[in-house]
Amino acid sequence: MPAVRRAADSGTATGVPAAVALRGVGFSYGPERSVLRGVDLSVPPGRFVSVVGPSGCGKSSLLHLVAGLAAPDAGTVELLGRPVNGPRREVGYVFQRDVLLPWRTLEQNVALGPQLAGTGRAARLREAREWLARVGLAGFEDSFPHQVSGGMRRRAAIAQTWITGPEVLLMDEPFSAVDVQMRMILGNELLDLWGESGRTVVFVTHDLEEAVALSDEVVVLSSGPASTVVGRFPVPLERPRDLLDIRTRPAFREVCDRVWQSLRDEVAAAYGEAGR
Ligand SMILES: Nc1ncnc2c1ncn2[C@@H]1O[C@H](COP(=O)(O)OP(=O)(O)OP(=O)(O)O)[C@@H](O)[C@H]1O
Repeated sequence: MPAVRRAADSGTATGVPAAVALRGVGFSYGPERSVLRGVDLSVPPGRFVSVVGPSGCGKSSLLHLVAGLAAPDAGTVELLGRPVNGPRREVGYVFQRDVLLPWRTLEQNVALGPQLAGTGRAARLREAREWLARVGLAGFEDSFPHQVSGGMRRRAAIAQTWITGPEVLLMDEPFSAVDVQMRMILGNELLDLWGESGRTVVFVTHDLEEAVALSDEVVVLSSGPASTVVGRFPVPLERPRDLLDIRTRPAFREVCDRVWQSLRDEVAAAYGEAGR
């Protein structure tokens, strides 16, 4: 386990503010559509936390609140000890769908963040090449997004976000569009990046096993409307982890079973709601 991670884990015990803190958060899309209600969630710095819950329960909305892309109707959202009033540069967001610009090469796409931050051309292209190499895309610098596979586009999207050095990474089903083997490979790569970085990750996924395999803690949201946190499950599996092996481990299955006990009721409720 890298030293940086032990330091990060002891963060809250030494009075360092949580990376992400939601207290009594409510959020709705107008008076008819309450999405979240009474959500309390605290993520210590350096943790990898996943959020699962039935489809439409408000997982993306929760990330939007943390990213400052939406404002709560009730309660408070804090990032690194300061209230969120809008988008902040300490936050990186990896979306479910490709947001690579089709007319820019992978190198130019990855260099976009530094370009917007005012980094000179030579420095930002050098940085982008370094990041492409870190995510296994050396040799594809001059390729356009449509010329590479879905898994490679995901890697480029991750490099595009990490290059800006965000303290907190918000990832909204980043691997949902790739096949299950590629998900595990990308997951391993993500864990390597995270393990070196000491950053905080909040990861949304539909896939309970992916959540357990990656995370320090899995948070379960109830079915909507007015979803709230109904379970928090620490994942006591040592790191570093290999996602290709971890699924056969009894301890992994135990945590998955416990999370599923909680999630199953919410999924059933969500289907019941949809069926009425
Ligand atoms: N712009 C919007 N206007 C109105 N309602 C919305 C809007 N965006 C989302 N919703 C609704 O808010 C609720 C929560 O949506 P959200 O995308 O946060 O859920 P989710 O858990 O991420 O969904 P999924 O698992 O399907 O990705 C859903 O009922 C959705 O239909």
